[in-house]
Amino acid sequence: MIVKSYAKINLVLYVLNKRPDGYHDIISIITKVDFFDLIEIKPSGILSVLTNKPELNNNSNLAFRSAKKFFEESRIKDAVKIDIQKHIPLEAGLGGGSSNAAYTLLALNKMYDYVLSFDKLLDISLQLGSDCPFFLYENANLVCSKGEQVYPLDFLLKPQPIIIVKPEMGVSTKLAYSNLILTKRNNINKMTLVDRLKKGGPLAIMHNDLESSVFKLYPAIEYLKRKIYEIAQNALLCGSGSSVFAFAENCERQQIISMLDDGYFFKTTTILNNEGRDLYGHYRS
Ligand SMILES: C[C@](O)(CO)[C@H](O)COP(=O)(O)OP(=O)(O)OC[C@H]1O[C@@H](n2ccc(N)nc2=O)[C@H](O)[C@@H]1O
Ligand SMILES: Nc1ncnc2c1ncn2[C@@H]1O[C@H](COP(=O)(O)OP(=O)(O)OP(=O)(O)O)[C@@H](O)[C@H]1O
Repeated sequence: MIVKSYAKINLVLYVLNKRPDGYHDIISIITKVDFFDLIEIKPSGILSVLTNKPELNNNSNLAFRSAKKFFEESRIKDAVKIDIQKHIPLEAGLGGGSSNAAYTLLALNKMYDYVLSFDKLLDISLQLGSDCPFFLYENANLVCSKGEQVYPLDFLLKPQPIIIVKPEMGVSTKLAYSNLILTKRNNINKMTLVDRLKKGGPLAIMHNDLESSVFKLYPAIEYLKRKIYEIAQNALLCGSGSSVFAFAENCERQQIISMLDDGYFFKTTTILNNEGRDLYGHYRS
């Protein structure tokens, strides 16, 4: 089975408080974008993972760990070989690792006739990463708590054009959260936020509390955001960074690309709103 493992962007990310377990409660609206890794899963005598990035070819790969948990929880005595063509850059805030873990779970559960319930998939996914549960849902969702409460939006976002720019450095999510100085955020009304998005589109809600932390650690990322903003009149850090995205029409995207030198990765894409029910239909019917 071959599946597309999409990247995400956080259109808005509020960090509320630090929890007793060391994580942070967040309120975020996250959408998938039409930019993906390709995962191929084939029957095999032994569980293994192979990617085009040598540093990911080991048992800590999130797709490997996801498959291992799937076979443990389902008690199926079988194994698969997982081939991943990585396109989503690492430590970019695009959720590539969490996405690979979640899509591996969805694909295996389909291959093995839905042996695990959706709630069990959610349980497993949260053990692999806070962004992982989000990827078990289609398109755009409101995400709360540390990432495990996911509420699908009751409308589709327009497939607006986006540019994503990643500087050479990556950002560790742990460092981004630990360097954050929390401001009191007790006035975020989730329904108002969703309503603002519905009425005004993404530009009406774009905000990321992790920017202050990440920009202090890496002033070059703040500089990048400012340069993109000058052209597109909007720009936001993706999750915990290091990439920055902006909604931009073709001529603005061309201007942004010509401004960048060789050290940058860029991807022009769109909001994803037509993922299809292939992997999800079984749970939603
Ligand atoms: C920044 C976001 O991408 C926004 O969607 C997520 O909140 C991060 O999700 P993630 O990369 O899946 O994060 P995890 O792998 O679960 O956690 C990495 C580290 O980030 C910190 N972390 C993560 C999520 C969260 N809600 N609070 C945290 O404080 C913790 O120190 C944790 O050890
Ligand atoms: N299949 C995988 N794909 C990408 N990274 C993986 C994978 N498995 C393990 N990892 C490890 O997880 C780390 C962080 O993952 P990733 O690059 O997806 O972070 P990110 O883009 O900052 O994600 P997030 O937005 O969820 O914080 C990587 O640097 C890598 O060491």
